[in-house]
Amino acid sequence: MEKYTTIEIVQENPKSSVFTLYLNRPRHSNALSREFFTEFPNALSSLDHNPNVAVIVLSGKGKHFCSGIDLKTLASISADFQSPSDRGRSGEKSRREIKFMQKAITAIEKCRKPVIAAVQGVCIGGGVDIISACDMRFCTEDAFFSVKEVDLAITADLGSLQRLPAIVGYGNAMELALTARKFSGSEAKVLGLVSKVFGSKPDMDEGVGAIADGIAAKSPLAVIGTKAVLVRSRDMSLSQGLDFVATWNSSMLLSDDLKEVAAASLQNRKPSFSKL
Ligand SMILES: CC/C=C\C=C\CC(=O)SCCNC(=O)CCNC(=O)[C@H](O)C(C)(C)COP(=O)(O)OP(=O)(O)OC[C@H]1O[C@@H](n2cnc3c(N)ncnc32)[C@H](O)[C@@H]1OP(=O)(O)O
Repeated sequence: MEKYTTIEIVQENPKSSVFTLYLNRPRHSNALSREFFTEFPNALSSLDHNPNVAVIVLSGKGKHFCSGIDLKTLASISADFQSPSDRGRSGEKSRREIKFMQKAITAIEKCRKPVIAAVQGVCIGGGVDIISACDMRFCTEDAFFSVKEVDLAITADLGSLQRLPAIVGYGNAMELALTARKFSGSEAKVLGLVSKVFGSKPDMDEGVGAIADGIAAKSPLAVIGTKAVLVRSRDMSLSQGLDFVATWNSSMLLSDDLKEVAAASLQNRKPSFSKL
C-alpha cells in the first residue's frame, strides 16, 4: 500500500473487498492541505485500478470528519495569487489552482467504484464539497454540517454549489450556501443529504460496513454501471440519459454475471462474481 501524509487506506477486513480511505490529519481536524489535493485523487485512482477493491468508504480519523480547507493553505494560496505586476497572469494562476483542487474532488465521481462518506463531528466547507461528490452519505448524531465558504468571503468553488442542488433541492442548497448556517445530522437526514444517522461512530462503522459489504457482493459490472449512469444522467437530458444507458447495456448485458445470477437462482445459492 502506498504511503500518504494526509490520508490513509485501510482494508479493515482482509476477506472483504471494502476499503476505507481515511482523511488523516486528526490534529488539524482533517483540514485539507495542498498535499491532500495531490494525494487524494492518486489514492482514489489506485483503489479504482485495484481489482481487490469493490467499494470505498470515506471516513475521517479522530473527532471530526473534515474542517474544510486548511486555513494556512488558504492564506498561502491567496498570497500566491497576488502578483504585483500583472493581474491577468495572477488571475490565470488562481484559476489553474482552483481547477487543480476541483479535479481532486471530482476524482470521487470519476472513480468507477462507489464511494460512501461516513461523517462524524464537523463537516464544513471543503468537507461538504467532498461528501457532495460521494455516492452515498451517512453520519453520526453528533455530526454537523455547514456550507461555510460565504463566511470566509469565498464563493464555494469546489463543487458544493453544483452538486448539492441535485441532492437536497435547489432551494435548500441556496439557503444553506447563503446563510452558511450549521445544521445537524438529523436535519441532514430530513434534507436527504445523508441516508441514515447512526447513534455513534462504532455503530456507523458497523452499519456502513454492512451496507458496503452488501454492495460489494453484487455484480461489479452492474454496480459500476449504476454509478456511471446515475452520475452522467444528472448532467444530461432524459433522452440523452436513456441513450447513454442503452449504449452502456448493449455491451454490459453480454456479461457472465447475468448467467451467474440465473444459475445461482436455479441452484438456490448466492451468486459469485469475478473481479473487475
Ligand atoms: C480556493 C479555495 C478552496 C476551497 C475553500 C474551501 C472553504 C472552506 O473549507 S470554508 C471552512 C474553513 N474551515 C474553518 O473555518 C474551520 C475553522 N475551525 C473551526 O471552526 C474549529 O477548529 C472546528 C473545526 C469546529 C473544530 O473545533 P474543536 O473541536 O473545538 O477543535 P479545535 O481545537 O478548534 O481544532 C483542533 C485543531 O484543528 C485545527 N483546525 C481546525 N480546523 C482547521 C482548518 N480548517 N485549518 C487549519 N487548522 C484547523 C485547530 O486550529 C486546532 O489546532 P491547534 O494547533 O490545536 O490549535
